[in-house]
Amino acid sequence: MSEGDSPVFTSDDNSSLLWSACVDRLAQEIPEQQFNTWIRPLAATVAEDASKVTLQVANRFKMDWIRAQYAARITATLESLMGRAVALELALAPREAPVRTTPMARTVQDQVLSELPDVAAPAEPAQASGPRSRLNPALTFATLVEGSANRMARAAAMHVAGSLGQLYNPLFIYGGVGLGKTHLVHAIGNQLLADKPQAKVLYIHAEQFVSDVVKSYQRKTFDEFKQRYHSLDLLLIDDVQFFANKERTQEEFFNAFEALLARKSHIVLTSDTYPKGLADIHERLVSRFDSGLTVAIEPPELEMRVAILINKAAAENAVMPEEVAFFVAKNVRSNVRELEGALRKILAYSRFNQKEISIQLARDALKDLLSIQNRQISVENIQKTVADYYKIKVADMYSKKRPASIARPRQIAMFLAKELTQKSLPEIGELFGGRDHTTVLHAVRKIAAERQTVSELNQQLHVLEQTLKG
Ligand SMILES: Nc1ncnc2c1ncn2[C@@H]1O[C@H](COP(=O)(O)OP(=O)(O)OP(=O)(O)O)[C@@H](O)[C@H]1O
Repeated sequence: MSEGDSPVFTSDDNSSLLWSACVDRLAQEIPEQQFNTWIRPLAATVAEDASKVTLQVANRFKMDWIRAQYAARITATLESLMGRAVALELALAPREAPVRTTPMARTVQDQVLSELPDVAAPAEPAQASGPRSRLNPALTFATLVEGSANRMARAAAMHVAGSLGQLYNPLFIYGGVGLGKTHLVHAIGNQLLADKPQAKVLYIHAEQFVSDVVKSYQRKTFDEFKQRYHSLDLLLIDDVQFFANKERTQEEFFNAFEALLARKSHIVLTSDTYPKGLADIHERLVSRFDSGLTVAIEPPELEMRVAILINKAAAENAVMPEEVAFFVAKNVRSNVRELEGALRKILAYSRFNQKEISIQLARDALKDLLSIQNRQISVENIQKTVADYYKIKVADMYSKKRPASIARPRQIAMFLAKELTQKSLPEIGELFGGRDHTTVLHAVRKIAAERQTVSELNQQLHVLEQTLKG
């Protein structure tokens, strides 16, 4: 436990909250990609007195990796939350049972392809993993709240589900983390299978595709691999930025891509950035990605965040009064996953304390989160973050250099300084190498106007804002 930390939980607290608080804290400390890959999928069982936390891990490879890379940090976080020792145990998760709840789930279960074990997992007979749905039946168009942030992406997705292999092929959906990309691609698959139960659909995360390529390479089973991927009607592939620097994977994906388009199958891809913004991916693949329709999902606007909170609370059989939803939505702005996290905390807090949901209760439940939000953002921090992002020197923020590669990030930093700090235009000008306040005003107006029309800029600003707000 680090010095100065005071325990956040007592053993009387609802022990399941402990893991969710631990995950929230790790999300702030561990780089996003690593967090999403290794920490987010973990399921935890917490002993009643919170003296032990058992994490369920999908396979032995992941278990070894988590033990080596993250176990110490997870333990330290748990102990700092509890203010006393917490034992951490890693256990292999039981294989998931087939989903057999609704007719819809059965259809999906029967149609989608099976998941293969991870590349570094101990060799198991292929059939040992058994058929397993790769589509989550809960992620449908019906449960996806519509707003101006996702209207175009949603309309394109519905079109694809309704007329496969025709327009918008491939459909490339990009946006920041937790904005609903995965939800949307599952919705396409679920809709297609509801309409055409015979369709061959596969949802796969790009990392799993990488594993599949490596495994077929090791086992020399490329024919099976091709058979599996090249015969689909719809391939939904999530987070293709994970293909960066994976030469062999990119080649195999390119082959699959060509084969699928040739047979008029549909491909839907998601990524955290637009195709040309992808790093370390071959140009020929990038140009394929961009050859259909590319649509962005933006961060949800206030009214959409309110609607999401009210809908999700209702799905949990809870009533969230509108004024509370507005309070939460005003304070949790970055993405839907964070909104869900906030809602979970409020619901748990309300159930645990047996109190109705009110603004005061939300304030108490979100104490940690709100204090982080109120953290001061400095102009220096903005300059450093923007310089890192655009790979220029921090010194160029104050320099007189004018090439566009430097002047533009500088203008972006000025815009963010105005947006995220209380500083006046002259004060900002001073902090940018003694520039006149009219220069700052020009930059602020220019970036604000462009943001409305250039979605790539908007996307970059969103990433920067998220990074700065923590
Ligand atoms: N418009 C929406 N309506 C309802 N729920 C939503 C909406 N957008 C996102 N969500 C929910 O928010 C959570 C995060 O969404 P999702 O996993 O699809 O994000 P993502 O963009 O794929 O994120 P990442 O890039 O981190 O994978 C999910 O539980 C999803 O169901």
